[in-house]
Amino acid sequence: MSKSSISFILRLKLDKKTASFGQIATVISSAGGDLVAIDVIKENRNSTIRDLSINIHQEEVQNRITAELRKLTGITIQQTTDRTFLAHSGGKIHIMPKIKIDSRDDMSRVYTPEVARVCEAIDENVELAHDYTIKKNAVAVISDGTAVLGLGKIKPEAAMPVMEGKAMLFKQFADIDAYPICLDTQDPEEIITIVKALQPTFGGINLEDIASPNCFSIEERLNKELVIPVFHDDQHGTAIVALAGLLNALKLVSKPIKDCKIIVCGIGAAGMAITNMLLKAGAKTIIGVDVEGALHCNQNYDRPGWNEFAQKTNPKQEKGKLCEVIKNADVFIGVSAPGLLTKADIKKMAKDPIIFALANPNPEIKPEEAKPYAAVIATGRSDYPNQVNNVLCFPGIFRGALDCRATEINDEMKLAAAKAIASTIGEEELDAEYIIPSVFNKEVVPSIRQAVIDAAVNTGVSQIEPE
Ligand SMILES: NC(=O)C1=CN([C@@H]2O[C@H](COP(=O)(O)OP(=O)(O)OC[C@H]3O[C@@H](n4cnc5c(N)ncnc54)[C@H](O)[C@@H]3O)[C@@H](O)[C@H]2O)C=CC1
Ligand SMILES: CC(=O)C(=O)O
Ligand SMILES: [Mg+2]
Repeated sequence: MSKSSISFILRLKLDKKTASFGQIATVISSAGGDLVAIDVIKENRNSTIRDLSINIHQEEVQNRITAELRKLTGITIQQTTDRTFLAHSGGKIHIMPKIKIDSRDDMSRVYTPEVARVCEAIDENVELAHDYTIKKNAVAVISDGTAVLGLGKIKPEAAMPVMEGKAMLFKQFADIDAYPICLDTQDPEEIITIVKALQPTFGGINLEDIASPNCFSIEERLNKELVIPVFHDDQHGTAIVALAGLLNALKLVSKPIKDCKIIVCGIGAAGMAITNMLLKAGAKTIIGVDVEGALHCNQNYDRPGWNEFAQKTNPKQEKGKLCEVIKNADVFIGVSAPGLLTKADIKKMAKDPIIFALANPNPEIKPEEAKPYAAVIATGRSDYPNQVNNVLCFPGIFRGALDCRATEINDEMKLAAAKAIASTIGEEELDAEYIIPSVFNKEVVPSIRQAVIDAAVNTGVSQIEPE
């Protein structure tokens, strides 16, 4: 199994008489680094300047490499560049005009005075905004910075790299123009007011990394009050991909979903939506576990939605901590916090346990630890097999919703998206390390798009017939 890698560039000045490149390569590899590229930056008779691109698996390795290199003769470290920070330099996206402005004539067409005619036409019939503005292909990726990945609440400015990343993925995978917007407010009413005011510009709203329970009321209100689709990605995107992965994983272990005991750990935004989705897909025995243990009907909860959650789950009213209720479970789905599932817990599960440890960036259990005891393992990360991550869903689901100008993304569309993702892997291809297609599989977005459009048409929420 692969491990995540950090990549950095070392700029070295080498004295040609005394420095040995062989020694440098040995130092790098014995410290645990992979030398992946060498670029000559400058060369003269006495010295050479080279950029060495090095991949490492732990941050300490970088310090070890630089300390060891400093001991060698004839070598000066001129600069160290973290390639991840380099990739973020100046932000990750920008806006490009579609038409070049070369003359005053061009200018008067795209801007004043002629643009006024288009404004007037739209003013007379706002539907024309879909034809003559970016609205038709524009999605706002909106966060208040309260549940950013697994980092929790961070400053809205600090949430921007994630939202820019989502915007990149929208563009690359579904050619959607997505705009990262991080709000300097955590007040639900204020967020609702702001998002409602953004409606004229956008064809859809992707809410991202807004903590529970506020995410539920914000999404519910916006869904009622806006005529464009609103989708909280951490709830529904995650739930759709988790269901897709689970449908395929269950085929491998030959267990029907209705007979499985499923533990969902972390009853927040993702956990709540995953549970609802699994119930819709036919699951009968789901036990939700949060910090205090299993949720059950004999307790009254203050957290919004938890009493209703307890009523529709845990049919045998099991009580206790994760390590107790996990006994005989067929499936563990974690959307909670790092490292809270142990090998001992997995050993108590039923035969062929399925483990989805989806907390980001660090899962509930490391796949290499779970592997000897589990039939199927998935994480939310890009660097292990079986990436159950909402990136597999949001580009395709919005492509479908925008193309048929759906007024909402309803349960039927979500279920159709999950089945479309699952079905991109043929029965003969299914494997414990291949239950979910890669995000680079070019069939995924078109297949979700079509399934979503069909479901939107069938449920009467589409407004146009797409090409
Ligand atoms: N793989 C994927 O596509 C996605 C992964 N996630 C990850 O799932 C996690 C949760 O995300 P959200 O639902 O958005 O956050 P959230 O804050 O709404 O919910 C987290 C829940 O986990 C619970 N929790 C925390 N520590 C726990 C513990 N020790 N035992 C049991 N429950 C515990 C919290 O009380 C809360 O109810 C994060 O790590 C996030 O990165 C979220 C969305 C997508
Ligand atoms: C993947 C994602 O959206 C999250 O971890 O929050
Ligand atoms: Mg998220």
